[in-house]
Amino acid sequence: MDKVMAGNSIYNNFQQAKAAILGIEAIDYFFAKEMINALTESLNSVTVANNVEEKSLLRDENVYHMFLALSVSLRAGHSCLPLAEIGGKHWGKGFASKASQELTEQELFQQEKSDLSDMSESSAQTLSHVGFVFAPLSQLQQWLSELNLQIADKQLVVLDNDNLYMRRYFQFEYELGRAIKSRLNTPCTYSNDDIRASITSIFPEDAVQESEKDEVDWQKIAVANAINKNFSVIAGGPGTGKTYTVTKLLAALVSLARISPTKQNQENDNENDNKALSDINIVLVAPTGKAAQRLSESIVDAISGFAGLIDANVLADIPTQAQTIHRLLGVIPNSPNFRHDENNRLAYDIVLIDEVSMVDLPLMTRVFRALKDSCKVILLGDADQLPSVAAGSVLADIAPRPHGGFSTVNQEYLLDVCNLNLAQQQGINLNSAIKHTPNNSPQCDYLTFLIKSRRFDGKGGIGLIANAVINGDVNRSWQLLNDTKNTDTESAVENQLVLAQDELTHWLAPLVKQYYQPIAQCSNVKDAFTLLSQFRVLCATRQGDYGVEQLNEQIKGYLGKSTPFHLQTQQGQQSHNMLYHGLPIMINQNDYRLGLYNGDIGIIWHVEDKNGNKHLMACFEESSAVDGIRKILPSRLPQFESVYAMTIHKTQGSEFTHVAMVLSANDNASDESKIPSGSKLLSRELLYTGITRAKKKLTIATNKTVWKQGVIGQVKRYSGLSLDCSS
Ligand SMILES: Nc1ncnc2c1ncn2[C@@H]1O[C@H](COP(=O)(O)OP(=O)(O)OP(=O)(O)O)[C@@H](O)[C@H]1O
Repeated sequence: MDKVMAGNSIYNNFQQAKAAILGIEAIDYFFAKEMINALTESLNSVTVANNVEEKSLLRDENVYHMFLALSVSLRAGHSCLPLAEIGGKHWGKGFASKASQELTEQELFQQEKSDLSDMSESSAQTLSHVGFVFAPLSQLQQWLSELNLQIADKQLVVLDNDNLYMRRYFQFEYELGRAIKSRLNTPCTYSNDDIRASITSIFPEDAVQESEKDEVDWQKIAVANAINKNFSVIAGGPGTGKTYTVTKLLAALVSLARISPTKQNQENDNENDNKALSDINIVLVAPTGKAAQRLSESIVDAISGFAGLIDANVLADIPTQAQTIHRLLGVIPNSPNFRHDENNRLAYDIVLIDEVSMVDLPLMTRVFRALKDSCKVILLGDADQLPSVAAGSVLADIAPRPHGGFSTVNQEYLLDVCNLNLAQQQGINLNSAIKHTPNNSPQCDYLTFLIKSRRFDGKGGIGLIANAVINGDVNRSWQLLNDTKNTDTESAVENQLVLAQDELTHWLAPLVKQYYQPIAQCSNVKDAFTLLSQFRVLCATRQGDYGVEQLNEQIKGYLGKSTPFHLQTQQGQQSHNMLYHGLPIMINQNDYRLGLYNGDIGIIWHVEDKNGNKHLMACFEESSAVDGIRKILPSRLPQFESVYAMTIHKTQGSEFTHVAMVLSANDNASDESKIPSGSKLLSRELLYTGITRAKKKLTIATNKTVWKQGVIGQVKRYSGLSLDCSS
């Protein structure tokens, strides 16, 4: 049996394994090897049918490759590996082309599942990865069930519902699911009458526009749906009013918190007034500093818009400053743990988390760990956007599209408190209104989708193309892009959407002149930040002709700031000798000591010292700093780079007045090859995320081949997290 140590007998070393299986990294090889070594005793003790040695070898090879695939899938962002995805399949085969060497883990995992027929089409290329053919699903299930996965009192991997997990990720999912479900089982303390009164006052009938009188007001439903639950999700695309709605929700919760204690306290203390009794503790958070800043601004806007409609004392109790999740939890440098956890819980009564699509599974679990059981959690986000960089797809898992419908009890409650009984008699049924297509999605009482964009009127190009892309409609989206070419010059200026197919210099250089050139001429750095937020070039990749590094250099060339070749550093990393007044930078590495985080944006600016001497400083917007600007010596900065262009991944949580998304240049099929990693990097979620970063204007540089590949591609994350309310 000793010679059937799969890690040793199948591949003698990592290089051998790497040559056989496409896309594995050393970490996968060593994980699988360690697992097999740890399981040796269990493998030896299981008698394979007829005790035939070849069968035992086959089993061990399969078990070994399952661990290899599990590690690869985790790196690709999946929280587990469904056995159905590998059972009977040829995994890890492929070509040793340059492109495949550059693929990300996620693409590799997709590629593993691609059709074998691809091979014959590309027979001209060398097939160097033979891959591994897994035994059928039922055989894999049997082998795993026979193995004792518990080693030295520790369950290293877990098999649950035919999903194979690393123990930690199983625990994250299990713990998060349990924390959410226990909140959903907490009964509501407010009466329907009080809730109805509160909703009626913040959604006055006479404020409804004539054109909207026949529509279901999903914002009102969202508020009602979240008030009576300790966990709720309000999901929707850009500008559908998530922040507007949640501000009304917070106002309703503040006013209800005033009513309830007043009733109790009135018996004991008639002197109490409402104002003194509303000590409800609310906190607003978002995954990044930029997203937190945007949330703060949107809440301030919403609150000022509600003056006159909602009691000023109630509005005054809604916080306006959001912070990052990391700050809320209290970062411990060089540790994945936080100061606030199950042993040191936060005192908040309500936590609002925005941009939840960016929050990964471990972080979301840690947030729930740090909250008291009674804390109400409200999640906001757009489930169609790219999932989090690290493992998990929390928002997409708990906000499946299309909506699976409300339970009868919840529907009755909503119709009651929203005063929709009359509507119901007239045949309005919320479930039929949300279920646009028959589906198998689980029932979701805690979830409300906002569907009507308040930013895009449905006629403008950005909203339309975002919809077409996320629905995978290649023809419609390409048509929308092409229509922009036929508009006359005057309307083209007004047009939200522009297809750029000329050489970059023709259309990008004027945009650089319009938006980036004036930055350095601003009289102060605050104005420079305002200007910088007007425009951004977005790329799908870092490397390649249309990658961030290349475009940043190209834009510097347009600005007359070309980097001398000898100063160019690897991976776009900025050399301090290349800094100049007005250069926008992005931090690439967390520095907890300085309080600077990956993705923070700054501007290099001449700052005058006491003696009137000017020094280049890195300036960052920070509301608590003097004049709202924090200044740091560039030599103290962690890794950073220029940010005229940035990846779509990094723009999540940010918006710009005008976005230029560069996927390829002219309408030339050979251009496709210039996108590093071929088409696999593109997905409809990536395009949708890029498109929806634009508030007013969107320029897309692409050709039909590249565009089609993007719209067809889809990000799929495996996970076992599901909150079916009907079960
Ligand atoms: N019911 C409404 N009536 C009038 N204006 C509204 C309504 N709902 C939202 N708005 C306005 O639409 C704009 C977008 O709303 P909001 O910022 O809340 O959307 P969002 O979904 O949070 O957007 P984002 O994509 O920025 O996350 C805001 O100016 C807001 O005031």
